[in-house]
Amino acid sequence: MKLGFIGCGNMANAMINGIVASQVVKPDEIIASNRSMPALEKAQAAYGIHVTQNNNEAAEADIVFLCVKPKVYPEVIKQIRDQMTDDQIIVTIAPGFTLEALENAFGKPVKLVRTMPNTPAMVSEGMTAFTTNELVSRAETEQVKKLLNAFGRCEEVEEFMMDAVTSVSGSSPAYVYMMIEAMADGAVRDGMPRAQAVRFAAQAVLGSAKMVLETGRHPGELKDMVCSPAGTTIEAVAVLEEKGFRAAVLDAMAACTKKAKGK
Ligand SMILES: NC(=O)C1=CN([C@@H]2O[C@H](COP(=O)(O)OP(=O)(O)OC[C@H]3O[C@@H](n4cnc5c(N)ncnc54)[C@H](OP(=O)(O)O)[C@@H]3O)[C@@H](O)[C@H]2O)C=CC1
Ligand SMILES: O=C(O)[C@@H]1CCC=N1
Repeated sequence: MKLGFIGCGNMANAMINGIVASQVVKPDEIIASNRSMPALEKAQAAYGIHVTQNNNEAAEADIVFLCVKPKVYPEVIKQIRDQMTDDQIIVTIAPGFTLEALENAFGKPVKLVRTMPNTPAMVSEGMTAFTTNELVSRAETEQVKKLLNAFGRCEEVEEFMMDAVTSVSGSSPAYVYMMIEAMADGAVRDGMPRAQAVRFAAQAVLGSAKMVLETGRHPGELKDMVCSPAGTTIEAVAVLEEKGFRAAVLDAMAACTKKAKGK
């Protein structure tokens, strides 16, 4: 099985890294194309994959990942659509491009897997949602799932959920990094050296996320476990409530989903 990546930036690197490390596909079977050469030289040195500046070469693969920015999608699709055959699978990772819009852009029946990954894929802790059009068989879906699982977890969702996914896992690493940065600022204010503060904040977030995933307990219940009566935590929780922490997160996510829909 040959894989092609068109656009060799952050997300393509994250995915290639996971796929190569988990040995789902050999580096020799992967080709990446990019507009400029430095990104390709770096990827070739890091993973031992084939590289090219010609997108049409990468588009010859059995499974072709479109890893360019959303505004470049129309140009790249136009460039490769004539050569695409109905036994290849095209995987998209950009927000807002519905299966219907993609089918129209290709102008002929093609197998499509619409996904929304996230950057923690770089450390094999990605969360990817995917949905397919009706031309993709169950066996092919399983094949793609294996690839998506190589850089974290993946789940199939109905297409209407893809904009919510953009907000809850595609973009959310940015909000979490803001939280970590703010927590580190707080510790620095209390006298902790910056690097140590970042380490403590990040490990607390990692551990908390692991608790949610591994215990299966409701986040509210886990929060209650930390709040001792008349203790320190409930003081912090009260301030977060007063400052509208939850409402701010909900509003931020609504803005993100709205933007994803409008792309
Ligand atoms: N970053 C994120 O957190 C997430 C991103 N996404 C989606 O992933 C996609 C890629 O994002 P990301 O990896 O962050 O972006 P990057 O900017 O890191 O990567 C895009 C790459 O595409 C290359 N490129 C630009 N134009 C062309 C072209 N015409 N032909 C071939 N290559 C081209 C760029 O090359 P050059 O350097 O030469 O310009 C660049 O290396 C986007 O659609 C984004 O919405 C999805 C989920 C999460
Ligand atoms: O900000 C963006 O548009 C992309 C999509 C999800 C994460 N980054």
